This record gives sequence, C-alpha cells and structure tokens, in this order.
Amino acid sequence: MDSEALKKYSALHPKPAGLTLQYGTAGFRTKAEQLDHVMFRMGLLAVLRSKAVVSTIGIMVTASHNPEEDNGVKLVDPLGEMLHPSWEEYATQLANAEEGELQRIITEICQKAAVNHHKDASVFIGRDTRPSSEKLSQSVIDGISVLGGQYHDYGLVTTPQLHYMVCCRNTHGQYGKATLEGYYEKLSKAFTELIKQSPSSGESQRHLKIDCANGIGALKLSEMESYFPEEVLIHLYNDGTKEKLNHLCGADFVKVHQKPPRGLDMKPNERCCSFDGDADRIVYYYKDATGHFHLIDGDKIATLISIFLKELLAKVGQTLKMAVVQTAYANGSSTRYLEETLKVPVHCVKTGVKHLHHKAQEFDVGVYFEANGHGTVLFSKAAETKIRQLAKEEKDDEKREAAKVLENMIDLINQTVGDAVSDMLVIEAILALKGLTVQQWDAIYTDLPNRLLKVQVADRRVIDTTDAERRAVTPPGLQEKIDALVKNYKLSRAFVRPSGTEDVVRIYAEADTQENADALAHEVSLAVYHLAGGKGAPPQPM
Ligand SMILES: CC(=O)N[C@H]1[C@@H](OP(=O)(O)O)O[C@H](CO)[C@@H](O)[C@@H]1O
Ligand SMILES: [Mg+2]
Repeated sequence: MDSEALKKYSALHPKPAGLTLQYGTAGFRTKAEQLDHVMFRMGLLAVLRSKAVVSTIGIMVTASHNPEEDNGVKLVDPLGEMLHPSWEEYATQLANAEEGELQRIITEICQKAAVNHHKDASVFIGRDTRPSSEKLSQSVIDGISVLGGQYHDYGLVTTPQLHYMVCCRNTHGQYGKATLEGYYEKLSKAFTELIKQSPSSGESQRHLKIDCANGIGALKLSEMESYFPEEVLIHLYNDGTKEKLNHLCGADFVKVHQKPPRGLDMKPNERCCSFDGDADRIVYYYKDATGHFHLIDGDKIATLISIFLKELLAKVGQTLKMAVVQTAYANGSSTRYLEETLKVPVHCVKTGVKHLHHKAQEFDVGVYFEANGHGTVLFSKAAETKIRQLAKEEKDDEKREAAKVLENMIDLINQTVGDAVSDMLVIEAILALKGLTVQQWDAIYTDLPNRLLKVQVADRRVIDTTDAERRAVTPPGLQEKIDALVKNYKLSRAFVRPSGTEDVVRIYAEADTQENADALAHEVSLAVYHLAGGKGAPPQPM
C-alpha cells in the first residue's frame, strides 16, 4: 500500500471533526454533505473486501426512500447479498477513523480479516438519481483507485440491478449477463414465457399505473419498456422530471401514511403501485368505488406469491420445503392466513433485509417480505436443479408444465435482493395467470388496522429487545407496561424497538379498529417517552 498516496488522497476527502456514523441496517445514511469521506473510505474497504473474498464487490450510492438531501452507501457481497455482518464493524471503524489513524485501521482490518494483498480487487459501482450521488460516487472511485483496485461504474442503476450485476459477475454469467441489457432480457423473457399461458383478460385488466417516487425506477422502466410484450400497459408517474425524489410519493410514503402518492391520478378500481427511491421496494393499492383507499403491502405480496408457488409445488409433486419469513411488522392477519389457511410455516426475524434473506436461505423455497414491500423469493440450488430438470424431462404433461412455470418464476425473480421491477413483473404475471383482479387479491384476507409511530428519546440504545424484537428487555418496566396496555384492546399487539436507520424509537400497534390501533400506539408511545428518556414535548394523540 502506498501510504503517501493514501494520505494525500484522504486529505482531499476529510472527515468532519467529531462526526461519528454507524454502518446500520442499510449501510451509512445521513445528510449528503457529511458523506464525502465515508464514500472515499468505503471505496478503500471495498478493495479490502474484494481481496479478502477474491470476488467482485458492489458499492451502491443511495439513501433509498430518505429525503433528496440525504445520501448513503452500502456494500454488496459476492452473490449479491448484503455485506457480511463481521465487516459492518470494519466499515464503522474505517468511517470514523481520524485522519492520522486511517493507515493503522486499514492494517488492522487486513490482519483481522486475512486480506491477501497479492490478489486483485474488483468493484462494481452504482448510484441513484440524487443530485449528490454523482460526486459521491466519484469519491468512491478515488478510494478504490488509491488502493489499486479495478472498478466498473454502472452509473445510474437501481439498487437491485447492482446486486444482480455483482452476482452475475461472480457466478461467471451463470446467474445472467452482467449488463443492463442482460438484466432486461432475462426478466422480460421469463415474463413473456409466463404470461403466454394466461387466459386473455380484457384490456382494462392489463393497465398498471406506477408511482416511481421521482427516482431511478422511472429511468430504468422506460429503458426496459421496449423489452416488454405488448400485453403490458404500464403508465409511469412521478418520473422525476418535475418533482423532488420521494417527496409525498413512493412506496414508503404510501405505506406509512396509508394514502395515495401525490402526482398519480387514480380512478376507482385501477391497479396502482409505488416504487421507493432506489426501486428495491414496491407496494400496490387501489381506490374502491366509494373512494376508499386499499393498501396492498409486502405481507399481501408475500401471500399472493406463496399461494401461487404452493399450488405449483403441489402440482410438480416434489417434497420441496417452502416457508415464509416475516418481521414483527407483518400484519397479524397475514401471519394467521399463511399459517392457518394456507398451512405454510412462517418465521419471524429481526427487522432488516439481511435477517430475512439469511433465514429464507434455510428452505428449498423461502419467500420473504417486509411489510413495507421489500422482499423476494429464494430457491435453494437443489430445488432449482430439480425444477429445471423436471421442466425439461418430466413425461407427465401437467407436472412438466408446472415445472416450466416455476422455472420461469426462478428466472423472473431477482434472488439477490428485493427488486421492485422484478417483484412487479412477478405479481403482474401471477394476477394474469390466476385471472385475479386487484380487489380479489386484496380480499384474500383483511388487514388488522395498525399504526406505526416514532418517538424521539435521548439515547435509543436504552431499549434492548428480544424474541425477534417483539419484546423489550430494557428499560425496566416498559414491557410490563406495554403488556398491560395491549390487554385493554381486542385482537391487539404492540411492540417497540430502536430504529436502525433513524434516531428514533419505533412503535407498532394493531387492534380490532383503526381508532383502537391509534389509541394503543399512542399509549405505548407515551410509555416509551416516560420510561425510555423521551426528548422534547410528549407525543400527542393523532
Ligand atoms: C418499520 C420499517 O419499515 N423499518 C425499515 C427501516 O428500518 P428501521 O431499522 O426500522 O429504521 O429501514 C430499513 C432499511 O430500509 C428496512 O429494512 C426496515 O423495514
Ligand atoms: Mg430502498
């Protein structure tokens, strides 16, 4: 390592004095102007990681659904997964090192992680459409270059597209071609094959309105449109030409506020969906004839996909083990439907995609979704091999056809990470094949009314949780208080946890009516405020 060069270049990306940041649930995320040094240093870290695992590593510059002024960065591991937890710690150390300590910290990481300096390093870079992203990705490149790494800059891509590229590269093309064209071709071919067999529905069923959150999704969907079969009639809104990224629109806004985004005119019973700012989340919704808004969130997406896959797996007659992975935020009705009606095992894990992904890998077919619309399906290698073999060789027509559908689902699904474009095509294909309208999908089960709130406290780390974050262990008395409050309502449930992406404590409550869910959420937020060091004025009822 050329220490002089490191010193010189690092000085061009100085760390603001006193600033400490944490590699959280989704990498580093904060105001864009505080991130230049972090980007440079994550360029350094990506080189080390690449040398340590002798594979291409990805770096995505994005702050997803956060405001346009923010930005962030996350690293992508060789098969397109999130950065390994042991390296999150190194990322945090490197980001927070003072200028004079940088060299030492790098040496320490190299020792601890057995980085082989003789190996080549290769990094793929992508960025979202934020005004700050281009300059920040240039800082990433500076970091990569100073340690002698090779890089390929994909420029503007969705987060899942970058994950896909990294996986393609490290599987030497087995997963697909590591180009945007390769991505578009793979997905649209699988989709076209799938919907060939769908009963022809009227034209009105083919329209889909998409709120692109004024982000990257709009750009990439426009690029992809020429690959789609003509049955697909998508209409893009909030394409970023007029309004600000994520402002009053996008999947997070729609999910949190349970209302339609601005900038999308919705007629009764029209099928609509929203992407988030980096297009790794999607939620659907529609307005009924009385004007009432219906949200179809990640839980209902997981349910639709599970119903479809379960039927196919039964048809191919293999004993492949399927399970659904959720977090505590999953609506109680969804868990109950999956377990009791569909009879699919459900597992609850901690918030954050990496936890869901990890758990889903334990099954032949692992469906995972966060309620907010981030999710995908993982097929084990064994399951995939079996399905592809049946699709080719099976003599029984019905079994072979079912296997072919599964095979195309495998190709359509981005198995590296939740992907709004891929998920949307999966959903559209399932609705078309099953001849389901958005209302029929919504009616599979009825969501329990729920409310998500946040409370500011002096130090959110005073709250420690257990049981996949469903119970608070500290501060003393808090869980007992929550238990007592929950008892006052029917079909109720509530939990609190410190956010991994914002300086807040999140409160979730559900109950038999919206009024009760709101009241319970409010009472729990007061308990947090009083027992966990609330900041500012006490939370007000809604
Ligand atoms: C309740 C909620 O939606 N939490 C989100 C949010 O995490 P928090 O740790 O709750 O801030 O951001 C994560 C990253 O995008 C996402 O994985 C997660 O689902
Ligand atoms: Mg996102």
